[in-house]
Parts: sequence; structure tokens; C-alpha cells
Amino acid sequence: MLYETKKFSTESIGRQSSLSDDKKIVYAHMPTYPKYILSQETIDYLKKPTFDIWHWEPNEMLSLLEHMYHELGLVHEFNMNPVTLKRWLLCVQASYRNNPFHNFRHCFCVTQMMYGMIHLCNLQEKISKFDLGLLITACVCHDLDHPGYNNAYQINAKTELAIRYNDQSPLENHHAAVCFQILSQPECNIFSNVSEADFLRIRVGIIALILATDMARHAEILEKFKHNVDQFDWNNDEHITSVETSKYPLDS
Ligand SMILES: Nc1nc2c(ncn2[C@@H]2O[C@H](COP(=O)(O)O)[C@@H](O)[C@H]2O)c(=O)[nH]1
Ligand SMILES: [Zn+2]
Repeated sequence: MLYETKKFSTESIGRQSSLSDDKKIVYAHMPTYPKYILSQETIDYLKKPTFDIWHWEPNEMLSLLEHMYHELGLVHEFNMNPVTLKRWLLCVQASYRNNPFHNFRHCFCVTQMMYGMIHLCNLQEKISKFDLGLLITACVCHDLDHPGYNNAYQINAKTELAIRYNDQSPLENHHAAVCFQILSQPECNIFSNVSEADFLRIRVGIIALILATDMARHAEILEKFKHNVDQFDWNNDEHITSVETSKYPLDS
């Protein structure tokens, strides 16, 4: 076997909560997935919020995600190595568990909806490529290593995750931590060519976006967004953050 997927036992799902050293994915020799050639019809369809996410095999979803990074100009913006992008996507895929809901297809579904909204709302003309990169990457990573049981369960069952994060959004903290565990592997670091200062901005931004996906914070975040929406200013950082963190149209 060229690479190792995580070895979480079924009994430990929900209780197992971290990528301890013996469970880390070995990234160095990730194979590339069979190239899926995208037709122009698929490329156009992918931009629509009505895109049907159920029709695609895992390698096709990987190619579609890869295409989004190229098409949005993110590979260029972050000076990404295209091979590292492929390896990173494979690591991400391997870090989603085979849950009925919070699985790799859910990752693809949420990311495609964001991609559809970027095109529908012409967000490329309104926010920077840098911010688009954070948004898309946060979508890809937002449920990494989800154990299949929600925060209420984690907290009530006093799982390792709840203990680690003091009952504060244990799942979302874990998803963000796994995201940066993956990026800490040079072979999978799609942001390895940015400056240290930009990497810090990426880290702060992605963590904030993933933490904002805790449904317990939904009302608070939506209120902020509603407060700003009537006099929305695309040059106001606080307004941009309020729209970026209001995930309700995406994650359902
Ligand atoms: N059909 C299912 N829907 C679910 C499940 N767990 C959560 N949800 C819904 O999805 C969104 C997003 O949840 P998130 O955990 O990905 O942030 C949320 O609005 C829930 O209503 C599920 O197991 N099955
Ligand atoms: Zn989700």
C-alpha cells in the first residue's frame, strides 16, 4: 500500500478525536488519482448552484475540486505547486471518514455550493483572490476527520475532543487543527510558497471560517450579517467577514 489511511476503529468513532502520531496519514508517496478529463459541459455546469453532487465518483470529485483552484486563479495567486495541490486533495479526502453524512461528498457539496455562489454573485469582482482562496479552502476542510457525532454528544459524553477544547466548539476546533496538521506536511502544503506573514493571515482566516461553522453560533453570526446587509460595503473588512462567516446557505 502506497499510503495509509487513518486507522480509526468503528468502536472508537465519536470518542477517538485526534490524529495521534500512530494514526497520521503518510503523505510522502501519495499516488495521483486517475485523471478525469472534464468536458466543457461539466466545467460550465460546475459553476451552477444547481450542480448535482451525487453523480460523481471520488476521483471525479477530486478533479473537480482541483479544477476550481485553477479556474479561480488560486494556483497562481498562492504560487501553488500543482502536484502539491493534487497530494493535498488526496490527504484531505483520506482525512474524511466514511460517515453517512459528514464524508468527502459533503466536503465536495459544500465547496461546490461556495464555488457556485462565487460565480452566481460575481464575488471575484468583489473580494480579493486571497480571500476567495481562504473561503474555498475553509469549505474543503470544514468537517475534516468528523467522527460522526455532534458537539452535544462530544460534550455530554466527555469525549477526548470535548476535554481538549473545554467544550468550546470541539468539532470545529478539531477540523481546523486537522486542516493545519495536513498543511504542516511539506508535501501537502499548498501554501508553502507564500511569505510567513501571508501564511499567518491564511491560518487566522481559515481557522475563523471553520470555527464559524458551529451551528451554535449561527444566530449570532446571522444577526451580524443582517445588521450589515442594508448598507453593505465591500470595502469594509468587518462587513466582508460577516458575509464570509455566514455559512447558512452552504452547509445543508
Ligand atoms: N441529513 C443530515 N443532515 C445533517 C446531519 N448532521 C448535520 N446535518 C445538517 O447539516 C447542516 C450542517 O451541519 P454540519 O455539521 O456539517 O455543520 C446542519 O444544518 C444540520 O442541520 C446528518 O447527520 N444528516
Ligand atoms: Zn459540514
